[in-house]
Amino acid sequence: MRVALLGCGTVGGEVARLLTEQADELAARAGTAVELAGIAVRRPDKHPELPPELLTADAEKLVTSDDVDVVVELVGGIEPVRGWLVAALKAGKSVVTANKALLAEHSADLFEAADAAGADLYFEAAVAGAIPLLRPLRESLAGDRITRVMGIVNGTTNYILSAMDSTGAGYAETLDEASRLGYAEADPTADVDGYDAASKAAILASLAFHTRVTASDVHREGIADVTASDLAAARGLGRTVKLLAICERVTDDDGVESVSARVHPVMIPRSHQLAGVGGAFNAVYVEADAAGELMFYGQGAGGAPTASAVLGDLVAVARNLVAGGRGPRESAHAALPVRPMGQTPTRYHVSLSVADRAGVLAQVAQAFAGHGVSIAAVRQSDVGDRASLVVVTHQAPDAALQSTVDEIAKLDVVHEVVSVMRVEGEDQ
Ligand SMILES: NC(=O)c1ccc[n+]([C@@H]2O[C@H](COP(=O)([O-])OP(=O)(O)OC[C@H]3O[C@@H](n4cnc5c(N)ncnc54)[C@H](O)[C@@H]3O)[C@@H](O)[C@H]2O)c1
Ligand SMILES: N[C@@H](CCO)C(=O)O
Ligand code: NA
Repeated sequence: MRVALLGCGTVGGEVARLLTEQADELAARAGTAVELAGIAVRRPDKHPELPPELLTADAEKLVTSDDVDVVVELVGGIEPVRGWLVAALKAGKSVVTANKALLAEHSADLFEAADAAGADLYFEAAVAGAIPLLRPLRESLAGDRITRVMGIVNGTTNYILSAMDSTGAGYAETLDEASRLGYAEADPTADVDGYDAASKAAILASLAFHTRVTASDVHREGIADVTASDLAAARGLGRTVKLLAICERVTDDDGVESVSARVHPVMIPRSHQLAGVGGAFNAVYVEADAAGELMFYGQGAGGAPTASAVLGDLVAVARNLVAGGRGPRESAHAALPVRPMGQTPTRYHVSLSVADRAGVLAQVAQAFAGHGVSIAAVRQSDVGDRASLVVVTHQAPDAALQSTVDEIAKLDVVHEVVSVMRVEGEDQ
């Protein structure tokens, strides 16, 4: 099987190395030799470590070359990559990619081109790096009914939140430290503003619920507004804060099903499996009707871990080629509607600094009741002439919770809204 490698950076460099170093073993496992036919990079003169006869700056030409069976795309971004991969698939070449941004926007185009030509499309590395997650969703759990996929799918933000939790420091200084140590990229926008996690959520929701979900369907909030006070409030409740991707099957009162996909900071109990996931690790929790609860954990990024997932996909493509078959196609038959965030059931934690006098609690409680939001727990403690009031709600539509908080913030008796955050998991 002849491989065109597009991009030879952090991940592509490791793929090239492993393809060369493990050529014999890969051939034995795949049932055919897996050989590099060419490597497209932006600047061939910058890659003295690679065989010059394989290098080219012309990816567009390489992907449809007669000498190529499969294209491994590790460049990233949407264009020109989308065009190259559609052309490759139309020409019957299978594609292996780690490009979550592209898949979250254009997987329909790619799958349609793959189907038309009978080619394979694999992308295990696009979500949670080395962790086998997409193959379990596409294949192992194909006979089950998945109800929820929830997890930590961005290492950079998990590193920052874990550090804020352990040091008590604020967001800005922790981000600076993460950049200095190389845990955050020079431009951390895609990570800290939740774009990276939202792309991954779109891919996960599409596979889990057999529905086309794109990044624009995913409600997205990053971690830039998470404060030291939020972490302190969480600690006070035996909780911590994580940036979670949450993909759920929601059934409304009429029995109508929809899909909710969202990325935002969440307070979870310290006893929750996801709370113990520290540093740059990823972990994803899957719930299915028959299987029950499953947990996937490991390295979600890095050259070698991500290359492991890419090589696994390459072996799968090679085996399909040898057997004369194909891997799984797109499965979007359910075509469920995507539920807007405002109508998605969530729970809130609200921490307030209020005046300590008669009737204050009643006014706050009235605001919740007025929006149809039921309170699960209230805790009050005195701080000088003020009181700290912590309210945790039952589930309500997110829009109702948001309106409640807006109203409470305007009450004269409320001095400050200290922390507002969605919560998941059972109370202690
Ligand atoms: N780095 C990770 O840990 C990680 C993890 C999971 C997924 N990914 C995904 O893998 C992909 C690659 O990421 P990376 O970290 O290796 O990126 P990188 O920036 O290290 O490498 C990108 C490579 O693409 C090459 N390139 C850019 N434009 C090109 C062009 N026009 N023609 C040919 N080559 C071109 C660059 O020269 C470079 O070699 C991205 O889609 C990324 O989202 C990365
Ligand atoms: N920037 C991503 C890389 C893996 O997709 C992260 O921090 O997890
Ligand atoms: Na993966």
